[in-house]
Amino acid sequence: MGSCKEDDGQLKCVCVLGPIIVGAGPSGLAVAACLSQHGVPCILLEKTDCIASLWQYRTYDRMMLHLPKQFCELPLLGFPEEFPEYPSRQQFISYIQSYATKFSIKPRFQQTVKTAEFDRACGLWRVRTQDTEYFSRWLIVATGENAEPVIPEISGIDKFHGPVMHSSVYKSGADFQNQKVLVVGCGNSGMEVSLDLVSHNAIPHMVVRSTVHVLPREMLGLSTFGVAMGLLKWLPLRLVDKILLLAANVIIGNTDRLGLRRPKTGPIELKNATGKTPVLDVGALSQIKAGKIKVMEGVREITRTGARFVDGQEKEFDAIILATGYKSNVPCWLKSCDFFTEEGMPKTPFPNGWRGENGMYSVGFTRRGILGMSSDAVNIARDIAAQWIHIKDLLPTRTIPTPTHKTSQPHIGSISSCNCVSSCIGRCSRCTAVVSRG
Ligand SMILES: Cc1cc2nc3c(=O)[nH]c(=O)nc-3n(C[C@H](O)[C@H](O)[C@H](O)COP(=O)(O)OP(=O)(O)OC[C@H]3O[C@@H](n4cnc5c(N)ncnc54)[C@H](O)[C@@H]3O)c2cc1C
Ligand SMILES: NC(=O)C1=CN([C@@H]2O[C@H](COP(=O)(O)OP(=O)(O)OC[C@H]3O[C@@H](n4cnc5c(N)ncnc54)[C@H](OP(=O)(O)O)[C@@H]3O)[C@@H](O)[C@H]2O)C=CC1
Ligand SMILES: O=C(O)C(=O)Cc1c[nH]c2ccccc12
Repeated sequence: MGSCKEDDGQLKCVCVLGPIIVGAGPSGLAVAACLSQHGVPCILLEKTDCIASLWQYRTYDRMMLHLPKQFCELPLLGFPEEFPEYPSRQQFISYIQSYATKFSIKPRFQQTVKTAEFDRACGLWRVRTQDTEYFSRWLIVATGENAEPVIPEISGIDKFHGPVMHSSVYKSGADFQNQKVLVVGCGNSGMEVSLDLVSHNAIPHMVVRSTVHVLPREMLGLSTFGVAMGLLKWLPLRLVDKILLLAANVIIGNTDRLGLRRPKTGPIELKNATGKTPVLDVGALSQIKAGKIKVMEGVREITRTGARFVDGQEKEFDAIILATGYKSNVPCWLKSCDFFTEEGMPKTPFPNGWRGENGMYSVGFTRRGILGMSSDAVNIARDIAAQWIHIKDLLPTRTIPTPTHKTSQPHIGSISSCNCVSSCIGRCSRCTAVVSRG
């Protein structure tokens, strides 16, 4: 196997015939499935030890999809018919597992992409993990909008006497029975964690520092999301938002008086423009009305035993849960690439943010949930398949099905001076391997 001399040791070099997908969440799996339909091989690099790690490790026990199942399907495979309208977290995970099995997707686990960079000299993406450098013409970024928790700096928080955790590690209110818990943030996570806490006899105080749109999950028996999608086919966005807010006011009343002031911009317009998801209420609102979830204004500072709020109140707490959202991690590992903003989101707005330059693609950064990622996945696979047709005929046939080196996946070969299975030509600038052009 060819090797690259590295400061910190030897890196294996692997040349990949098809694209490299970074991240084996729903987005990465969706692209891999769509590519397989076109006969394009690929590899998926995943930093954890499982697929859909967000769903397996970073969601709470009782979570359910908050959009109806028809809006949460990946391309080419629907949910089983017996699944309820709003599948549980566990059902979603089992669906994702069947999806990977059906399309024979076998990611390379425990491969954390540390850097990815386009090497102009050989026209390839060089994707480096902790122990291997992969080369490919195509790089598909599928690490998601929710790759890392947002942990805000709140004055005094390091002095707090009890546990402080992000909502992504919260599992169940069973751990907090009869405790006073400060929940910072009032997005879907803050609301649902607070609701879960109430159902386990904890006493949540939820911090609402600015504004929030709360919508009923359903309107007259129809999902609010479905109603919005339906109306958007015929009406302009702002009018749809007005209709949603009118209906929400009738169904759940004026939320201002509960301390939940609405933003000036409508819920769908705000989601599209900033990514801020409206809360789809699954029961928290009635617990707020009943006084079981207490709404607090912004935190001024955390003390050893509790919190001081901007309105002057001071309260004691046993634990703090930061439901403060997530961010992309793309800027940490994708180098010299103009396609993403400093926040790690594509600069090009939806629906055109899936294709970058030099064979780079992004999937799952549309701020439109699973529906948005599915549309990206279909587009990316079609685009790469159109290029693949020209390349595959130029490859020596022996290079496609049989690897020349010991490797777990047949379409991967190693770069070496004698056994090259790449689709480009050049000399690897790190080692001396020759790479042939297709
Ligand atoms: C709590 C929660 C609930 C949601 N519920 C819904 C819903 O009901 N409906 C809906 O449409 N959308 C929902 N979303 C939004 C979104 O659709 C999901 O987050 C979805 O999982 C996104 O899939 P993804 O593959 O883009 O990202 P992720 O699921 O985050 O997957 C990305 C993968 O990349 C891996 N990775 C990250 N960095 C690296 C690296 N450097 N190297 C290698 N691997 C890496 C991660 O380990 C992860 O496995 C929800 C989001 C959250 C946070
Ligand atoms: N059942 C489901 O399907 C669920 C889906 N989700 C999804 O996961 C994604 C992430 O949601 P979520 O985790 O709620 O994150 P969000 O980004 O939606 O919300 C973060 C919240 O934290 C607040 N916040 C951030 N920093 C601070 C701070 N320093 N002090 C006080 N408040 C702060 C924000 O306030 P501000 O607005 O003022 O910045 C906001 O209220 C969303 O797309 C959501 O829909 C989440 C949970 C369940
Ligand atoms: O659940 C999420 O986090 C989503 O991103 C799904 C979603 C996409 N567009 C929306 C508009 C309103 C509420 C949820 C979503």
